Amino acid sequence: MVATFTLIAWTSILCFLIYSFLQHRRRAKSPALPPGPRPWPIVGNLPQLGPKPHQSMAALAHVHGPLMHLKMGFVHVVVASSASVAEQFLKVHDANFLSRPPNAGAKYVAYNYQDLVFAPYGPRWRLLRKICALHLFSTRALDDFRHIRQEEVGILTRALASAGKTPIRLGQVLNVCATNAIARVMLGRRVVGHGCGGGDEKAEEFKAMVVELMVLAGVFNIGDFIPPLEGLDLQGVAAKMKKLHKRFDAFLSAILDEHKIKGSGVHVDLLSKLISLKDVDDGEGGRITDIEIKALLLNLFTAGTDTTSSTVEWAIAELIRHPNILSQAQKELDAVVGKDRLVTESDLSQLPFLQAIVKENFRLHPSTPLSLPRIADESCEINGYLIPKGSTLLVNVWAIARDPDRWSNPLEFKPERFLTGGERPTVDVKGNDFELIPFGAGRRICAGMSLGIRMVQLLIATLIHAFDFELANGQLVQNLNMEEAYGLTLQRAEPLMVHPKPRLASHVYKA
Ligand code: HEM
Repeated sequence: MVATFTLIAWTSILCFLIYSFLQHRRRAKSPALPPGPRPWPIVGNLPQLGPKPHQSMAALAHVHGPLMHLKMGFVHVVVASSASVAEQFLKVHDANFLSRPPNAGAKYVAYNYQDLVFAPYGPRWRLLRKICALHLFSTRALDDFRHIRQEEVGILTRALASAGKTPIRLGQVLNVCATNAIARVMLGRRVVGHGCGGGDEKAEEFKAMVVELMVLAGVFNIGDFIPPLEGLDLQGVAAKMKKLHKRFDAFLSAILDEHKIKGSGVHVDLLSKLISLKDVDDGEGGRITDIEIKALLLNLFTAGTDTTSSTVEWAIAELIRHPNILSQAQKELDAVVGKDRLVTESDLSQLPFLQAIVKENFRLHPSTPLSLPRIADESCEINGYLIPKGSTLLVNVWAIARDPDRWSNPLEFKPERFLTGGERPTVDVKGNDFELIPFGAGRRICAGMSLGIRMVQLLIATLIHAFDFELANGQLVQNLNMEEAYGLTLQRAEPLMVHPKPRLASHVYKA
Protein backbone atom coordinates (compact mmCIF):
# COMPACT_ATOMS: atom_id res chain seq x y z
CA MET A 1 0.00 0.00 0.00
CA VAL A 2 2.83 2.36 1.10
CA ALA A 3 4.87 1.31 -1.95
CA THR A 4 1.97 2.09 -4.30
CA PHE A 5 1.52 5.50 -2.70
CA THR A 6 5.26 6.27 -3.04
CA LEU A 7 5.20 5.21 -6.69
CA ILE A 8 2.24 7.51 -7.40
CA ALA A 9 3.92 10.41 -5.58
CA TRP A 10 7.20 10.00 -7.48
CA THR A 11 5.39 9.64 -10.80
CA SER A 12 3.41 12.85 -10.10
CA ILE A 13 6.58 14.75 -9.15
CA LEU A 14 8.30 13.50 -12.31
CA CYS A 15 5.33 14.50 -14.50
CA PHE A 16 5.27 17.93 -12.89
CA LEU A 17 9.01 18.41 -13.49
CA ILE A 18 8.73 17.34 -17.15
CA TYR A 19 5.71 19.63 -17.64
CA SER A 20 7.55 22.59 -16.01
CA PHE A 21 10.63 21.94 -18.13
CA LEU A 22 8.60 21.82 -21.35
CA GLN A 23 6.69 24.97 -20.41
CA HIS A 24 9.96 26.75 -19.63
CA ARG A 25 11.46 25.62 -22.95
CA ARG A 26 8.36 26.73 -24.84
CA ARG A 27 8.43 30.15 -23.16
CA ALA A 28 12.16 30.51 -23.76
CA LYS A 29 11.66 29.62 -27.44
CA SER A 30 8.50 31.67 -28.14
CA PRO A 31 9.26 35.15 -29.39
CA ALA A 32 8.74 38.19 -27.21
CA LEU A 33 6.13 40.90 -27.75
CA PRO A 34 7.40 43.94 -29.67
CA PRO A 35 8.95 46.66 -27.50
CA GLY A 36 6.75 49.40 -26.13
CA PRO A 37 6.18 51.73 -23.21
CA ARG A 38 5.46 50.15 -19.84
CA PRO A 39 1.68 49.88 -19.37
CA TRP A 40 -0.18 51.08 -16.26
CA PRO A 41 -2.22 48.53 -14.33
CA ILE A 42 -5.68 47.92 -15.87
CA VAL A 43 -5.76 50.95 -18.23
CA GLY A 44 -2.43 50.02 -19.82
CA ASN A 45 -1.09 52.72 -22.17
CA LEU A 46 -4.46 54.43 -22.76
CA PRO A 47 -3.48 57.53 -20.69
CA GLN A 48 -0.41 58.02 -22.93
CA LEU A 49 -2.43 58.51 -26.11
CA GLY A 50 -3.31 62.15 -25.44
CA PRO A 51 -5.62 64.29 -27.58
CA LYS A 52 -3.97 63.37 -30.91
CA PRO A 53 -3.12 59.66 -30.77
CA HIS A 54 -1.38 59.52 -34.19
CA GLN A 55 1.08 62.18 -32.96
CA SER A 56 1.60 60.56 -29.53
CA MET A 57 2.13 57.16 -31.16
CA ALA A 58 4.66 58.65 -33.61
CA ALA A 59 6.59 60.13 -30.65
CA LEU A 60 6.48 56.79 -28.79
CA ALA A 61 7.68 54.97 -31.91
CA HIS A 62 10.78 57.22 -31.97
CA VAL A 63 11.70 55.69 -28.60
CA HIS A 64 10.45 52.10 -29.01
CA GLY A 65 10.78 51.48 -32.74
CA PRO A 66 8.59 51.10 -35.82
CA LEU A 67 6.98 47.88 -34.56
CA MET A 68 5.63 48.81 -31.16
CA HIS A 69 3.44 47.05 -28.64
CA LEU A 70 0.91 48.90 -26.51
CA LYS A 71 -1.49 47.51 -23.97
CA MET A 72 -4.79 49.33 -24.13
CA GLY A 73 -6.83 48.08 -21.23
CA PHE A 74 -6.97 44.31 -21.75
CA VAL A 75 -6.19 44.50 -25.48
CA HIS A 76 -2.82 43.97 -27.16
CA VAL A 77 -2.27 46.71 -29.75
CA VAL A 78 0.57 46.67 -32.27
CA VAL A 79 1.47 49.86 -34.11
CA ALA A 80 3.28 49.89 -37.47
CA SER A 81 5.18 53.15 -37.96
CA SER A 82 7.50 52.43 -40.89
CA ALA A 83 6.94 51.46 -44.50
CA SER A 84 8.70 48.11 -44.12
CA VAL A 85 6.73 47.12 -40.99
CA ALA A 86 3.45 48.20 -42.64
CA GLU A 87 4.36 46.03 -45.63
CA GLN A 88 4.85 43.02 -43.33
CA PHE A 89 1.33 43.42 -41.94
CA LEU A 90 -0.59 44.57 -45.03
CA LYS A 91 1.18 42.52 -47.72
CA VAL A 92 3.10 39.54 -46.29
CA HIS A 93 0.57 38.80 -43.49
CA ASP A 94 -2.49 40.54 -45.01
CA ALA A 95 -4.58 37.33 -44.88
CA ASN A 96 -4.24 37.29 -41.09
CA PHE A 97 -5.47 40.89 -40.65
CA LEU A 98 -8.62 41.07 -42.75
CA SER A 99 -11.21 41.88 -40.08
CA ARG A 100 -11.67 44.84 -37.76
CA PRO A 101 -11.63 44.63 -33.95
CA PRO A 102 -14.90 44.84 -32.01
CA ASN A 103 -15.86 48.43 -31.17
CA ALA A 104 -18.80 50.52 -30.02
CA GLY A 105 -19.03 52.45 -33.31
CA ALA A 106 -19.60 49.29 -35.33
CA LYS A 107 -22.13 48.06 -32.79
CA TYR A 108 -24.16 51.21 -32.17
CA VAL A 109 -23.76 53.27 -35.35
CA ALA A 110 -22.95 50.82 -38.15
CA TYR A 111 -25.96 48.58 -37.57
CA ASN A 112 -24.09 46.04 -35.45
CA TYR A 113 -21.36 45.25 -38.02
CA GLN A 114 -23.85 44.79 -40.88
CA ASP A 115 -22.08 47.45 -42.96
CA LEU A 116 -19.07 47.18 -45.28
CA VAL A 117 -16.47 49.05 -43.20
CA PHE A 118 -16.81 46.84 -40.11
CA ALA A 119 -18.23 43.58 -41.52
CA PRO A 120 -16.06 40.64 -40.49
CA TYR A 121 -14.10 39.26 -43.44
CA GLY A 122 -16.36 36.65 -45.06
CA PRO A 123 -19.26 36.20 -47.51
CA ARG A 124 -21.28 39.28 -46.38
CA TRP A 125 -18.24 41.56 -46.65
CA ARG A 126 -17.43 40.10 -50.09
CA LEU A 127 -21.00 40.66 -51.28
CA LEU A 128 -21.11 44.32 -50.20
CA ARG A 129 -17.63 44.99 -51.57
CA LYS A 130 -18.54 43.33 -54.90
CA ILE A 131 -21.69 45.44 -55.24
CA CYS A 132 -19.69 48.64 -54.65
CA ALA A 133 -16.85 47.59 -56.92
CA LEU A 134 -19.25 46.83 -59.76
CA HIS A 135 -21.85 49.58 -59.51
CA LEU A 136 -19.91 52.47 -58.04
CA PHE A 137 -16.15 52.24 -58.32
CA SER A 138 -15.38 50.28 -61.51
CA THR A 139 -13.79 52.40 -64.26
CA ARG A 140 -17.02 52.06 -66.23
CA ALA A 141 -19.24 53.17 -63.33
CA LEU A 142 -16.89 56.07 -62.58
CA ASP A 143 -16.95 57.16 -66.21
CA ASP A 144 -20.77 56.84 -66.36
CA PHE A 145 -21.11 59.22 -63.40
CA ARG A 146 -18.35 61.63 -64.44
CA HIS A 147 -20.88 64.25 -65.58
CA ILE A 148 -22.47 64.24 -62.11
CA ARG A 149 -19.16 65.02 -60.37
CA GLN A 150 -18.40 67.75 -62.88
CA GLU A 151 -21.86 69.28 -62.50
CA GLU A 152 -21.55 69.32 -58.72
CA VAL A 153 -18.09 70.90 -58.91
CA GLY A 154 -19.61 73.46 -61.33
CA ILE A 155 -22.38 74.26 -58.82
CA LEU A 156 -19.74 74.72 -56.12
CA THR A 157 -17.71 77.03 -58.38
CA ARG A 158 -20.69 79.25 -59.18
CA ALA A 159 -21.69 79.41 -55.51
CA LEU A 160 -18.15 80.49 -54.57
CA ALA A 161 -18.02 83.09 -57.35
CA SER A 162 -21.25 84.66 -56.13
CA ALA A 163 -20.30 84.69 -52.44
CA GLY A 164 -19.29 88.37 -52.63
CA LYS A 165 -17.92 89.62 -49.33
CA THR A 166 -19.25 86.68 -47.29
CA PRO A 167 -16.30 84.69 -45.90
CA ILE A 168 -16.47 81.06 -47.01
CA ARG A 169 -15.89 78.15 -44.70
CA LEU A 170 -14.20 76.05 -47.33
CA GLY A 171 -14.45 72.64 -45.64
CA GLN A 172 -18.20 73.10 -45.36
CA VAL A 173 -18.85 73.85 -49.03
CA LEU A 174 -16.49 71.10 -50.13
CA ASN A 175 -18.33 68.67 -47.91
CA VAL A 176 -21.64 69.65 -49.48
CA CYS A 177 -20.18 69.11 -52.93
CA ALA A 178 -18.77 65.65 -52.05
CA THR A 179 -22.05 64.68 -50.32
CA ASN A 180 -24.23 65.71 -53.25
CA ALA A 181 -21.94 64.08 -55.81
CA ILE A 182 -22.24 60.79 -53.92
CA ALA A 183 -25.97 61.29 -53.22
CA ARG A 184 -26.77 61.77 -56.89
CA VAL A 185 -24.97 58.55 -57.80
CA MET A 186 -26.51 56.61 -54.94
CA LEU A 187 -29.99 58.11 -54.73
CA GLY A 188 -30.43 59.97 -57.98
CA ARG A 189 -30.84 63.30 -56.19
CA ARG A 190 -28.99 65.90 -54.15
CA VAL A 191 -29.53 65.86 -50.39
CA VAL A 192 -28.13 69.22 -49.20
CA GLY A 193 -28.05 72.83 -50.48
CA HIS A 194 -24.88 74.50 -51.75
CA GLY A 195 -23.70 75.47 -48.25
CA CYS A 196 -22.55 79.00 -49.06
CA GLY A 197 -23.83 81.76 -46.83
CA GLY A 198 -26.19 81.35 -43.90
CA GLY A 199 -29.53 79.61 -43.79
CA ASP A 200 -28.46 76.25 -45.16
CA GLU A 201 -29.18 74.43 -41.93
CA LYS A 202 -29.57 71.02 -43.56
CA ALA A 203 -26.07 71.18 -45.07
CA GLU A 204 -24.60 72.32 -41.80
CA GLU A 205 -26.46 69.66 -39.86
CA PHE A 206 -25.36 66.89 -42.21
CA LYS A 207 -21.69 67.86 -42.11
CA ALA A 208 -21.95 68.23 -38.30
CA MET A 209 -23.38 64.70 -38.05
CA VAL A 210 -20.57 63.23 -40.15
CA VAL A 211 -17.89 65.11 -38.20
CA GLU A 212 -19.48 64.07 -34.89
CA LEU A 213 -19.35 60.47 -36.09
CA MET A 214 -15.67 60.81 -37.01
CA VAL A 215 -14.86 62.39 -33.66
CA LEU A 216 -16.72 59.68 -31.75
CA ALA A 217 -15.17 56.94 -33.90
CA GLY A 218 -11.73 58.40 -33.16
CA VAL A 219 -12.17 58.29 -29.38
CA PHE A 220 -10.31 55.42 -27.71
CA ASN A 221 -13.43 54.21 -25.95
CA ILE A 222 -12.53 52.61 -22.62
CA GLY A 223 -15.35 50.07 -22.94
CA ASP A 224 -13.76 48.71 -26.16
CA PHE A 225 -10.56 47.96 -24.29
CA ILE A 226 -11.79 47.04 -20.80
CA PRO A 227 -14.92 44.96 -21.51
CA PRO A 228 -16.07 44.77 -17.84
CA LEU A 229 -16.43 48.59 -17.95
CA GLU A 230 -18.37 48.62 -21.24
CA GLY A 231 -21.76 48.90 -19.52
CA LEU A 232 -20.65 51.96 -17.50
CA ASP A 233 -19.88 53.98 -20.67
CA LEU A 234 -17.48 56.16 -18.67
CA GLN A 235 -16.85 58.67 -21.50
CA GLY A 236 -20.50 58.74 -22.60
CA VAL A 237 -19.39 57.59 -26.07
CA ALA A 238 -21.91 54.77 -26.46
CA ALA A 239 -24.78 57.03 -25.41
CA LYS A 240 -23.78 59.70 -27.95
CA MET A 241 -23.37 57.02 -30.64
CA LYS A 242 -26.84 55.63 -30.00
CA LYS A 243 -28.33 59.13 -30.29
CA LEU A 244 -26.41 59.86 -33.47
CA HIS A 245 -27.43 56.50 -34.91
CA LYS A 246 -31.09 57.43 -34.45
CA ARG A 247 -30.59 60.62 -36.48
CA PHE A 248 -28.71 58.84 -39.26
CA ASP A 249 -31.24 55.99 -39.29
CA ALA A 250 -34.17 58.42 -39.60
CA PHE A 251 -32.41 60.09 -42.55
CA LEU A 252 -31.59 56.76 -44.24
CA SER A 253 -34.95 55.09 -43.55
CA ALA A 254 -36.79 58.06 -45.09
CA ILE A 255 -34.61 57.81 -48.20
CA LEU A 256 -35.13 54.05 -48.47
CA ASP A 257 -38.91 54.29 -48.01
CA GLU A 258 -39.17 57.14 -50.51
CA HIS A 259 -37.24 55.06 -53.05
CA LYS A 260 -39.37 51.97 -52.52
CA ILE A 261 -42.58 53.96 -53.03
CA LYS A 262 -41.22 55.78 -56.05
CA GLY A 263 -39.92 52.54 -57.58
CA SER A 264 -37.70 52.55 -60.62
CA GLY A 265 -37.93 50.44 -63.74
CA VAL A 266 -34.43 51.32 -64.87
CA HIS A 267 -31.88 51.09 -62.07
CA VAL A 268 -30.12 54.35 -62.73
CA ASP A 269 -29.02 54.93 -59.17
CA LEU A 270 -27.31 52.59 -56.72
CA LEU A 271 -30.19 52.48 -54.26
CA SER A 272 -32.69 51.28 -56.89
CA LYS A 273 -30.16 48.67 -57.91
CA LEU A 274 -29.71 47.59 -54.27
CA ILE A 275 -33.47 47.38 -53.77
CA SER A 276 -33.74 45.20 -56.88
CA LEU A 277 -30.96 42.94 -55.51
CA LYS A 278 -33.02 42.24 -52.39
CA ASP A 279 -34.79 39.50 -54.31
CA VAL A 280 -31.64 37.99 -55.78
CA ASP A 281 -29.62 35.24 -54.09
CA ASP A 282 -25.99 36.31 -53.66
CA GLY A 283 -24.77 32.88 -54.77
CA GLU A 284 -23.69 32.01 -51.23
CA GLY A 285 -27.19 31.51 -49.87
CA GLY A 286 -27.94 35.08 -48.75
CA ARG A 287 -29.89 38.12 -49.93
CA ILE A 288 -29.11 41.72 -49.18
CA THR A 289 -31.35 43.08 -46.42
CA ASP A 290 -32.87 46.53 -45.72
CA ILE A 291 -30.46 46.96 -42.81
CA GLU A 292 -27.44 46.13 -45.00
CA ILE A 293 -28.66 48.65 -47.58
CA LYS A 294 -28.97 51.41 -44.97
CA ALA A 295 -25.61 50.44 -43.44
CA LEU A 296 -23.95 50.63 -46.85
CA LEU A 297 -25.47 54.04 -47.58
CA LEU A 298 -24.24 55.19 -44.18
CA ASN A 299 -20.71 54.00 -45.01
CA LEU A 300 -20.63 55.75 -48.36
CA PHE A 301 -22.06 59.02 -47.04
CA THR A 302 -19.63 59.09 -44.11
CA ALA A 303 -16.44 57.42 -45.41
CA GLY A 304 -16.73 59.20 -48.75
CA THR A 305 -17.52 62.79 -47.83
CA ASP A 306 -15.45 64.17 -44.97
CA THR A 307 -12.33 62.28 -46.13
CA THR A 308 -12.54 64.04 -49.50
CA SER A 309 -13.49 67.49 -48.24
CA SER A 310 -10.94 67.68 -45.43
CA THR A 311 -8.17 66.50 -47.80
CA VAL A 312 -8.99 69.31 -50.25
CA GLU A 313 -9.27 71.89 -47.44
CA TRP A 314 -5.73 70.99 -46.27
CA ALA A 315 -4.44 71.27 -49.84
CA ILE A 316 -5.84 74.77 -50.35
CA ALA A 317 -4.39 75.85 -47.00
CA GLU A 318 -0.95 74.53 -48.09
CA LEU A 319 -1.20 76.33 -51.43
CA ILE A 320 -2.17 79.61 -49.75
CA ARG A 321 0.98 79.21 -47.62
CA HIS A 322 3.10 78.40 -50.72
CA PRO A 323 2.21 81.06 -53.34
CA ASN A 324 5.05 80.01 -55.67
CA ILE A 325 3.76 76.47 -55.86
CA LEU A 326 0.20 77.78 -56.36
CA SER A 327 1.23 80.04 -59.22
CA GLN A 328 3.23 77.22 -60.90
CA ALA A 329 0.11 75.01 -60.70
CA GLN A 330 -2.10 77.78 -62.08
CA LYS A 331 0.31 78.26 -65.02
CA GLU A 332 0.08 74.55 -65.81
CA LEU A 333 -3.74 74.71 -65.63
CA ASP A 334 -3.95 77.82 -67.80
CA ALA A 335 -1.70 76.18 -70.40
CA VAL A 336 -3.73 72.94 -70.55
CA VAL A 337 -7.28 74.18 -69.87
CA GLY A 338 -7.16 77.86 -70.82
CA LYS A 339 -9.29 80.53 -69.16
CA ASP A 340 -12.60 79.97 -70.95
CA ARG A 341 -13.85 76.82 -69.26
CA LEU A 342 -13.60 74.78 -66.07
CA VAL A 343 -11.29 71.78 -65.65
CA THR A 344 -12.78 68.41 -66.61
CA GLU A 345 -11.71 64.97 -65.45
CA SER A 346 -10.16 64.24 -68.82
CA ASP A 347 -7.73 67.15 -68.29
CA LEU A 348 -6.30 65.60 -65.13
CA SER A 349 -3.89 63.19 -66.81
CA GLN A 350 -2.21 66.15 -68.52
CA LEU A 351 -1.50 67.95 -65.25
CA PRO A 352 1.60 66.31 -63.73
CA PHE A 353 2.38 69.19 -61.37
CA LEU A 354 -1.20 69.20 -60.05
CA GLN A 355 -0.95 65.45 -59.48
CA ALA A 356 2.33 65.95 -57.59
CA ILE A 357 0.56 68.50 -55.35
CA VAL A 358 -2.22 65.99 -54.68
CA LYS A 359 0.31 63.30 -53.68
CA GLU A 360 2.29 65.68 -51.47
CA ASN A 361 -0.94 66.71 -49.75
CA PHE A 362 -1.93 63.05 -49.18
CA ARG A 363 1.55 62.56 -47.70
CA LEU A 364 1.35 65.37 -45.16
CA HIS A 365 -2.40 65.27 -44.50
CA PRO A 366 -3.71 61.70 -44.85
CA SER A 367 -7.38 61.94 -43.93
CA THR A 368 -7.35 58.81 -41.72
CA PRO A 369 -3.97 59.12 -39.97
CA LEU A 370 -4.19 55.75 -38.17
CA SER A 371 -6.02 54.12 -41.08
CA LEU A 372 -8.80 51.85 -39.80
CA PRO A 373 -7.88 49.17 -37.24
CA ARG A 374 -7.52 45.50 -38.15
CA ILE A 375 -7.48 42.44 -35.86
CA ALA A 376 -5.07 39.46 -35.87
CA ASP A 377 -7.07 36.35 -36.71
CA GLU A 378 -4.28 34.09 -35.43
CA SER A 379 -1.02 34.59 -33.53
CA CYS A 380 1.88 35.23 -35.88
CA GLU A 381 5.51 36.30 -35.85
CA ILE A 382 6.63 39.55 -37.48
CA ASN A 383 10.24 40.74 -37.53
CA GLY A 384 10.98 38.15 -34.80
CA TYR A 385 8.24 39.41 -32.46
CA LEU A 386 5.06 37.69 -31.32
CA ILE A 387 1.80 39.25 -32.47
CA PRO A 388 -0.80 37.52 -30.31
CA LYS A 389 -4.14 36.35 -31.73
CA GLY A 390 -6.78 39.05 -31.25
CA SER A 391 -4.26 41.94 -31.27
CA THR A 392 -5.47 45.20 -32.76
CA LEU A 393 -3.28 46.49 -35.59
CA LEU A 394 -2.91 50.24 -36.09
CA VAL A 395 -0.93 51.48 -39.08
CA ASN A 396 0.30 55.02 -38.47
CA VAL A 397 0.14 56.18 -42.09
CA TRP A 398 0.70 59.76 -40.89
CA ALA A 399 4.03 58.87 -39.23
CA ILE A 400 5.14 56.63 -42.11
CA ALA A 401 4.70 59.46 -44.60
CA ARG A 402 6.87 61.75 -42.42
CA ASP A 403 9.65 59.21 -41.80
CA PRO A 404 12.97 61.08 -42.21
CA ASP A 405 14.65 57.80 -43.28
CA ARG A 406 12.44 57.74 -46.39
CA TRP A 407 11.68 61.39 -47.11
CA SER A 408 14.06 64.34 -47.31
CA ASN A 409 12.86 67.35 -45.27
CA PRO A 410 9.70 65.39 -44.49
CA LEU A 411 7.81 68.29 -42.90
CA GLU A 412 8.19 70.54 -45.96
CA PHE A 413 5.46 70.80 -48.62
CA LYS A 414 7.52 69.91 -51.74
CA PRO A 415 5.40 68.51 -54.60
CA GLU A 416 8.45 68.40 -56.87
CA ARG A 417 9.66 65.31 -54.98
CA PHE A 418 7.08 63.38 -57.06
CA LEU A 419 8.17 64.80 -60.43
CA THR A 420 10.66 63.24 -62.85
CA GLY A 421 14.09 63.90 -61.37
CA GLY A 422 12.65 64.26 -57.85
CA GLU A 423 13.26 61.83 -54.99
CA ARG A 424 10.04 59.78 -55.55
CA PRO A 425 8.92 60.15 -59.19
CA THR A 426 7.15 56.78 -59.42
CA VAL A 427 5.49 56.52 -56.01
CA ASP A 428 1.68 56.35 -56.08
CA VAL A 429 -0.95 56.44 -53.32
CA LYS A 430 -2.76 53.24 -54.31
CA GLY A 431 -1.34 50.82 -51.75
CA ASN A 432 1.68 49.70 -53.79
CA ASP A 433 4.30 51.94 -52.15
CA PHE A 434 4.16 51.48 -48.42
CA GLU A 435 5.80 54.82 -47.61
CA LEU A 436 2.62 56.53 -48.88
CA ILE A 437 -0.60 54.66 -48.05
CA PRO A 438 -3.35 57.22 -47.28
CA PHE A 439 -5.95 54.68 -48.50
CA GLY A 440 -4.43 51.75 -46.58
CA ALA A 441 -3.30 48.66 -48.48
CA GLY A 442 -4.04 44.98 -49.03
CA ARG A 443 -7.41 43.33 -49.54
CA ARG A 444 -9.17 45.68 -47.14
CA ILE A 445 -7.82 48.84 -48.78
CA CYS A 446 -10.28 51.77 -49.09
CA ALA A 447 -13.20 50.59 -51.24
CA GLY A 448 -13.75 54.11 -52.64
CA MET A 449 -10.12 54.90 -53.47
CA SER A 450 -10.64 55.39 -57.21
CA LEU A 451 -13.53 57.81 -56.59
CA GLY A 452 -11.65 59.55 -53.77
CA ILE A 453 -8.61 60.20 -55.98
CA ARG A 454 -10.71 61.53 -58.86
CA MET A 455 -12.76 63.82 -56.62
CA VAL A 456 -9.74 65.20 -54.76
CA GLN A 457 -7.84 65.86 -57.99
CA LEU A 458 -10.84 67.48 -59.70
CA LEU A 459 -11.71 69.66 -56.71
CA ILE A 460 -8.17 70.93 -56.09
CA ALA A 461 -7.62 71.55 -59.82
CA THR A 462 -10.94 73.40 -60.22
CA LEU A 463 -10.55 75.53 -57.12
CA ILE A 464 -7.07 76.81 -57.91
CA HIS A 465 -7.80 77.20 -61.62
CA ALA A 466 -11.02 79.16 -61.05
CA PHE A 467 -9.95 81.23 -58.03
CA ASP A 468 -7.25 83.04 -56.16
CA PHE A 469 -7.79 82.82 -52.43
CA GLU A 470 -7.46 85.43 -49.73
CA LEU A 471 -7.72 84.55 -46.08
CA ALA A 472 -10.87 85.95 -44.48
CA ASN A 473 -10.96 88.65 -41.81
CA GLY A 474 -7.61 90.12 -42.89
CA GLN A 475 -5.74 87.12 -41.50
CA LEU A 476 -2.05 87.00 -42.48
CA VAL A 477 -0.75 83.92 -44.27
CA GLN A 478 2.08 83.52 -41.76
CA ASN A 479 -0.54 83.32 -38.98
CA LEU A 480 -2.58 80.60 -40.64
CA ASN A 481 -3.08 77.88 -38.05
CA MET A 482 -2.04 74.48 -39.44
CA GLU A 483 -2.76 72.55 -36.21
CA GLU A 484 -4.66 69.28 -36.43
CA ALA A 485 -7.80 68.54 -34.43
CA TYR A 486 -8.79 65.23 -32.96
CA GLY A 487 -10.90 62.66 -34.77
CA LEU A 488 -10.80 59.51 -36.90
CA THR A 489 -10.41 61.88 -39.85
CA LEU A 490 -7.79 64.59 -39.79
CA GLN A 491 -9.71 67.84 -39.31
CA ARG A 492 -8.11 71.25 -39.12
CA ALA A 493 -8.10 72.68 -35.59
CA GLU A 494 -9.38 75.94 -37.12
CA PRO A 495 -11.53 75.71 -40.25
CA LEU A 496 -10.11 77.47 -43.30
CA MET A 497 -12.05 80.72 -43.94
CA VAL A 498 -11.42 82.33 -47.35
CA HIS A 499 -12.54 84.90 -49.90
CA PRO A 500 -12.41 83.30 -53.38
CA LYS A 501 -11.52 85.75 -56.21
CA PRO A 502 -12.56 84.53 -59.69
CA ARG A 503 -9.67 84.43 -62.20
CA LEU A 504 -11.32 83.02 -65.36
CA ALA A 505 -13.52 84.63 -68.03
CA SER A 506 -16.79 85.77 -66.41
CA HIS A 507 -19.03 83.50 -68.56
CA VAL A 508 -17.38 80.45 -66.95
CA TYR A 509 -19.15 81.24 -63.67
CA LYS A 510 -22.61 81.47 -65.25
CA ALA A 511 -24.97 78.48 -65.23
C1 HEM B 1 -9.56 61.21 -49.63
C2 HEM B 1 -10.30 60.19 -49.74
C3 HEM B 1 -10.25 58.92 -48.90
C4 HEM B 1 -9.28 58.44 -48.07
C5 HEM B 1 -7.92 59.06 -47.75
C6 HEM B 1 -9.75 57.16 -47.54
C7 HEM B 1 -9.05 56.35 -46.67
C8 HEM B 1 -9.47 55.09 -46.23
C9 HEM B 1 -8.70 54.21 -45.40
C10 HEM B 1 -7.31 54.49 -44.85
C11 HEM B 1 -9.43 53.09 -45.19
C12 HEM B 1 -9.01 51.84 -44.38
C13 HEM B 1 -8.26 50.88 -45.29
C14 HEM B 1 -7.60 49.73 -44.57
O1 HEM B 1 -8.15 49.14 -43.62
O2 HEM B 1 -6.47 49.38 -45.00
C15 HEM B 1 -10.68 53.24 -45.90
C16 HEM B 1 -11.69 52.32 -45.93
C17 HEM B 1 -12.87 52.52 -46.60
N1 HEM B 1 -13.22 53.60 -47.39
FE1 HEM B 1 -12.07 55.21 -47.80
N2 HEM B 1 -10.99 56.91 -48.06
C18 HEM B 1 -11.32 57.96 -48.91
C19 HEM B 1 -12.46 58.08 -49.68
C20 HEM B 1 -13.48 57.17 -49.72
C21 HEM B 1 -14.65 57.28 -50.55
C22 HEM B 1 -14.90 58.40 -51.56
C23 HEM B 1 -15.45 56.21 -50.25
C24 HEM B 1 -16.79 55.83 -50.80
C25 HEM B 1 -17.67 56.64 -51.31
C26 HEM B 1 -14.74 55.42 -49.24
C27 HEM B 1 -15.22 54.25 -48.69
C28 HEM B 1 -14.48 53.41 -47.87
C29 HEM B 1 -14.99 52.13 -47.39
C30 HEM B 1 -16.37 51.53 -47.69
C31 HEM B 1 -13.97 51.57 -46.61
C32 HEM B 1 -13.99 50.21 -45.88
C33 HEM B 1 -13.41 49.14 -46.80
C34 HEM B 1 -13.46 47.76 -46.17
O3 HEM B 1 -13.44 47.63 -44.94
O4 HEM B 1 -13.48 46.78 -46.95
N3 HEM B 1 -13.56 56.03 -48.95
N4 HEM B 1 -10.68 54.48 -46.54
